Amino acid sequence: MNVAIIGAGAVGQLTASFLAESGMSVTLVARRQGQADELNAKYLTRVNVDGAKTVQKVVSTTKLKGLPQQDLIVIAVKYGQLQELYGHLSSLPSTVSLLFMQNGLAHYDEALRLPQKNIAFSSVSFGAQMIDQSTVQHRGVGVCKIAVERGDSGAFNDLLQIKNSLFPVELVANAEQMLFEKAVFNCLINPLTAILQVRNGELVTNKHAFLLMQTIYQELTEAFEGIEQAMPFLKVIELCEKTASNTSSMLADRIHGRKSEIDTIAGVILEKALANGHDLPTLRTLYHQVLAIEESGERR
Ligand SMILES: NC(=O)C1=CN([C@@H]2O[C@H](COP(=O)(O)OP(=O)(O)OC[C@H]3O[C@@H](n4cnc5c(N)ncnc54)[C@H](OP(=O)(O)O)[C@@H]3O)[C@@H](O)[C@H]2O)C=CC1
Ligand SMILES: CC(C)(CO)C(=O)C(=O)O
Repeated sequence: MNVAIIGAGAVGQLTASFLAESGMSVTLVARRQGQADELNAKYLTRVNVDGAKTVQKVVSTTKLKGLPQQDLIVIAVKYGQLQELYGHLSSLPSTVSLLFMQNGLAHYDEALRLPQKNIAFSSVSFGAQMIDQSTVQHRGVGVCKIAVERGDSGAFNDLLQIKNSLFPVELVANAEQMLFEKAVFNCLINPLTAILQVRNGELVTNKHAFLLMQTIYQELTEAFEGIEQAMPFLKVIELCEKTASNTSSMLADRIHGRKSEIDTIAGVILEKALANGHDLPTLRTLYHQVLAIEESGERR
């Protein structure tokens, strides 16, 4: 299977590495020529959770034009970077299958406006962090859930059949529910880690951070039915512990002075809660704090 992954960041590189390891022919689309050159020269190094290194051969390019020959295109850019890609994706043949790997919910309706026959969404609970332009560190094993929202799930079979305990893949039925549940986890972890500038594990070991996380969880359970059953608080603790050494994607954005995904994660959850008559004051405070940090342009 020929797969192109757009976005040679943390998630794009980690996914590319496991797909290449499973025998797929992987093209990694980077934005910068310097990064593509480095990936072509050195290939892609993955540092596993136990510290072992593996180097996978991938081809890298900055050109989106060659992509029609691909069977599958995985989109692994941040939510805010999707807008400039939609035009290009819509010009690809309708037979190319698309898999979106973003956290949050705002991309769900947007992606389904594309003309492709097979469109799937993924929600991942692994941790991934870039070490340099061609090296990614796996910072916590977690499931890569895939929900095929339109078309034939057979188009994603090669992915679904990957057998690697470091990269478990699972087919789930309802994409919107899957993205909602992941956004709830991200509301509990990402803003706090970004504001406090701590790794995920510290949300459990720091008693004040833990209290804040518990308070947000309480607010969420009051606003949405079924959270305690689908996402017991123990699972939140487990995700923090499994990805303990990870710099959450929102903290990584703060460190690099990039715009965060707060709107597609907390913004959408706050809107949904309000529609149910709940204001979520603690989460709302964190939401505005993340936006205030961004507006201050602390790294500019
Ligand atoms: N990191 C993590 O642990 C996890 C992340 N996620 C989610 O995965 C998604 C991706 O996050 P993550 O990998 O961390 O983000 P990164 O910022 O590490 O990676 C995004 C990459 O996309 C590249 N890019 C942006 N626009 C384009 C374009 N038009 N063409 C080619 N490349 C492009 C960026 O290039 P450049 O650097 O040049 O801007 C960057 O390398 C997010 O939605 C995040 O929330 C989910 C679970 C875990
Ligand atoms: C799984 C987790 C919490 C890993 O850090 C993540 O989704 C993120 O960082 O955005």
